[in-house]
Amino acid sequence: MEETKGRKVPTLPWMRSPVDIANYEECPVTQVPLLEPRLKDALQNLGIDSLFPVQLAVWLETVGPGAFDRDLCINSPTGSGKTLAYALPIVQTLSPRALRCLRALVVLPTRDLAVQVKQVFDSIAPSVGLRVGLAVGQSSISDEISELIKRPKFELSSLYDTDYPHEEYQSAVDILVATPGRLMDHINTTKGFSLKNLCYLVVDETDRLLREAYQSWLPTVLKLSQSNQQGLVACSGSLLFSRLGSMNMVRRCGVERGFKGKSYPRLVKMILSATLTQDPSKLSQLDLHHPLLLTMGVTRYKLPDKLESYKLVCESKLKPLYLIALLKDLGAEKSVVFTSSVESTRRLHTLLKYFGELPVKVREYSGLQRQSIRSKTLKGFRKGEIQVLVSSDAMTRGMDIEGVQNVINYDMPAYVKTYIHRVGRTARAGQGGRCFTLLRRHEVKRFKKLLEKAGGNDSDIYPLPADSVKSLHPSYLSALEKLKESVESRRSKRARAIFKPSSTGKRNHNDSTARK
Ligand SMILES: Nc1ncnc2c1ncn2[C@@H]1O[C@H](COP(=O)(O)OP(=O)(O)OP(=O)(O)O)[C@@H](O)[C@H]1O
Repeated sequence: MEETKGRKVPTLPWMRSPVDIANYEECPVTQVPLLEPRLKDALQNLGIDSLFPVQLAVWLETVGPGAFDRDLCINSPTGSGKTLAYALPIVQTLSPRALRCLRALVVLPTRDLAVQVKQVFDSIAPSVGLRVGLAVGQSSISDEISELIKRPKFELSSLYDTDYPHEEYQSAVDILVATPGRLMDHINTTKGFSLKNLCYLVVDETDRLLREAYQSWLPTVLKLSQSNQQGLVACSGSLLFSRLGSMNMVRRCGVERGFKGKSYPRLVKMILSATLTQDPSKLSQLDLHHPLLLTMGVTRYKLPDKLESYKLVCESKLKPLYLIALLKDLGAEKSVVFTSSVESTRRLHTLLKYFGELPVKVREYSGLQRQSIRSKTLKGFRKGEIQVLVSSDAMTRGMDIEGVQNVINYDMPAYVKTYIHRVGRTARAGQGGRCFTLLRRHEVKRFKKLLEKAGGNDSDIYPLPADSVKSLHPSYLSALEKLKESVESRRSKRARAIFKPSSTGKRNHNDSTARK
């Protein structure tokens, strides 16, 4: 990153001349150029009357002549509608299919996010006869396989004959939404699972996915999809071209930039985030083709327009009291409270549980819990049966929960990106929302700088009702006492479990290691 007159300029030249999403306005669905009538109806049935600016900007780069000639890198605020921005053109482009095969892959970092994105595809893809699959490990691998792969007719013989041709297996889906771990499981072990016909790869929450290698999922996907594309070029005019349909035929006649020495058609990539990385070494892993950046405004990051930001400044030991006073003040509004770690999430949740005077249902949501518990909590929160979630950063990325009015940073986030993703759980889709950050005095200056980096203004002090903190003291002390007892009882239970002899009369394994 170079610095000119205080403004940071991206190192990569193509990032310096982006398409500015701020120049686009919402566009009524009825006026979206070249939109398939069946998709128009599907959108209207969902209550979507207009496309958001990012959706229109992406649409115009992905339909018509010259469409999808370049890989797209989309940096647009939280809640601005990025999911539909990629789902809509992919579904439309794949709609004129002759044969079912896996042609689009969407990768997301967590299971809950993948489930959410699958729902968006499911709301439009069936209207044009496309099927969407999910590979996240939500069900057993065999259940997942039966959803993703159509077995050959003579299944019995295929089971015993190791030479049975893989081509006999067919994909049961056109689009797959996956997390990297389960995707690799299918690549490595599922008979008939193939990326050889892949046309579109979406890497959502790109910066998070590129940070973690997950068994080299990205190079593997690129290799498996590209190796075949050489073959497809060799037999051009055949399978793929007929499958892609009229729109891609138009594209073939369009501007075919930079294809010298490269296979064509190629795997088209779309990468997205509200905090898209500008790091050349990270982006180089994606092997982007003539990339085009779409970004909102001139600053690197942008907070949602209708987000109001407040701070509450207090001593460290008074933070729980300030939080409780704030939650009482917010009443039954849906809120997410973020802490700095899974351990403090658990502690804070237990303390709130013992406090007992809150008029709302509070639940923990963190990486320490089993997935089934997390999913149940999320369901309850979506339905409004739970009003407050105490969460670790497992919730920060992408989760779209209707009606979240407040985000509370119980601990100030260490990084600007964390702040952006946390506060982005509210003020989504053009709605309003509030963010509160609890600060210790020495954090005030740092927080101001963090807000500047995030593209926001300094925040006002939130005025809690007079005496609201003081009046909580007695109940707080009793809750603290209960918390202490609960921690001690958990500790002694753990100790008993370690020293308990097993049914064979021997001490258990933990015991022997503990004594070493
Ligand atoms: N055109 C539209 N009209 C009305 N609502 C929409 C439209 N497009 C998307 N939405 C709604 O906006 C919300 C945010 O969309 P989405 O989750 O795609 O945002 P995002 O940009 O991916 O956010 P994040 O960066 O936090 O992942 C969703 O609830 C979605 O249903």
